[in-house]
Amino acid sequence: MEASTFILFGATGDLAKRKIYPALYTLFLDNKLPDSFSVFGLGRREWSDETFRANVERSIREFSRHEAIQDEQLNEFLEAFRFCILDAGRKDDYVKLLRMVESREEALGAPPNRLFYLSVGPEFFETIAFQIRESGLGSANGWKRLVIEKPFGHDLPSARELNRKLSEAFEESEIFRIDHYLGKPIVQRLEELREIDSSVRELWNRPIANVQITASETVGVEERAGYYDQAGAVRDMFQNHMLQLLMMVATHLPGAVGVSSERSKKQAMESLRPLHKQEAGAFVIRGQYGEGTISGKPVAGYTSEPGIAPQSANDTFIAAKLRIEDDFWSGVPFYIRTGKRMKRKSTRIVVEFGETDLSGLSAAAGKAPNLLVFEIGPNDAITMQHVPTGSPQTGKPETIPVYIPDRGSLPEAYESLIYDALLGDPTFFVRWDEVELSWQWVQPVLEAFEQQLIPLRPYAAGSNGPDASDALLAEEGHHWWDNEPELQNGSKEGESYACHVNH
Ligand SMILES: NC(=O)C1=CN([C@@H]2O[C@H](COP(=O)(O)OP(=O)(O)OC[C@H]3O[C@@H](n4cnc5c(N)ncnc54)[C@H](OP(=O)(O)O)[C@@H]3O)[C@@H](O)[C@H]2O)C=CC1
Ligand SMILES: O=C1O[C@H](COP(=O)(O)O)[C@@H](O)[C@H](O)[C@H]1O
Repeated sequence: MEASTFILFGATGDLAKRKIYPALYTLFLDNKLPDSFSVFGLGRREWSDETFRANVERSIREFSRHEAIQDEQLNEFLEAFRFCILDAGRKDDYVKLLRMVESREEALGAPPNRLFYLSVGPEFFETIAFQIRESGLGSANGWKRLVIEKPFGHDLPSARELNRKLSEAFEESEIFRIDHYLGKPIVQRLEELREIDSSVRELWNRPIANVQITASETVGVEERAGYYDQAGAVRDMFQNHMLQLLMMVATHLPGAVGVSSERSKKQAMESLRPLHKQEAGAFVIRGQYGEGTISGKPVAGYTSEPGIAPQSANDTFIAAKLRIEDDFWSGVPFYIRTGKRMKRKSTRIVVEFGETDLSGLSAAAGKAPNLLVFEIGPNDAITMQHVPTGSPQTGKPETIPVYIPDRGSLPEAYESLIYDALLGDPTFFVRWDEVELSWQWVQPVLEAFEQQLIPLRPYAAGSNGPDASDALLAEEGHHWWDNEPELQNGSKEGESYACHVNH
């Protein structure tokens, strides 16, 4: 890997502490950082290099997935870290930073390859990109990359404006938009589905009845009232993570559109049937949690959370029915739902297969349909649920492991994504056209929310969301598949007899 400098805006913040430093540490242990590598942490706090290193060390001891941290290795890792006090709006601070970076590159004899990571609030994105260009930080004779966190805009016009501003300082090929769901191991595995054994493939060689994408969380708004009460579930999860999952499954399920190209997710988005705000109420359910019980403990309703106004009409839950109008997916509803304070933490995609299977039996006649289940978190697995031919019509489905990874060895999303950004591999980052198409689909929904064309439905904390979300599926004779698969056949973690993909 080429020598490079990692320039981290927001180095004193929460994301850096919980995700970025632990990820860098794992990459260091795995020899996945360049031999010549420096990190410049930036923020307004008057930290010295020593204070910065002490904070990075604390973060690794607290958040790293490695249990035994060896002092010697950690100290070697920390040598790469330096701090530069910088206020995003102060031009002089960038000039000072440039001098520090150049002097370090010179000392190491390293080329000026610079990765700028914006782990700061979105209000700083434009200013920082502008100052990187103006100061000369971004015009050295090496590569430059911009890694940018969500949220990318607040709606379609603001996302377009942000993109226009960023593109004054960086080419599209230099911008790496993070969606951490694309770094999750099972999502990355979707790309390799076509290599799965034909014995399993044949179980899904039949009509697809529907696709369900769920990201349910047990946590509430936590300490993020200021951000979340403006964003809601629609901006926080739906516009980005959920639509990215839709694009991934629509693109990578064997037989589906675009399997030949790893960068064709936008085809799926382009083929999404657009919604008009007047009809949005028939396709979108919006909810807000009230008080309830989670894991046996009483929890407050959303409007009683710290920092949330008692009259807030913000959404903490959204469910939607979408259709992709192309040759493969036509007629197959995609159901998406995400919410806070739900019954359990689970991110999963379920592909439900249609009425007639290869044996000619019909799900409608009482036989459980085959399901292809992607457990994206907290447990990672791909399984096929299937009632074997010859079992009684009401027989219990067996669960066939398609891919059951050794969970202890799975990389964290940020490890994979930071590694890819250092390599310059854009595969699992979000392209501008995908962002724009996602906002385009969501924009009428935002307007329908604002104009109260879609009712805000209460749901009890600890439930599966408003009843209307079940009704959305029931209209077409479907229901949410909520249970995790029980593995049979004595299969264990790390085993997958139906998948010949190298781990
Ligand atoms: N935390 C998380 O789990 C996630 C966060 N994100 C995104 O990541 C980004 C960072 O989030 P998070 O770490 O939680 O935020 P924090 O509020 O914890 O940190 C914000 C950082 O920005 C810096 N900062 C604030 N104002 C300025 C300024 N004027 N000039 C320079 N630096 C400034 C702060 O440093 P200082 O105070 O020293 O100036 C601090 O390091 C946001 O865009 C967020 O949406 C995305 C997904 C998850
Ligand atoms: O981006 C976000 O994601 C988290 C959920 O992420 P997960 O990896 O735990 O599934 C969510 O809690 C947060 O509100 C949102 O900003």
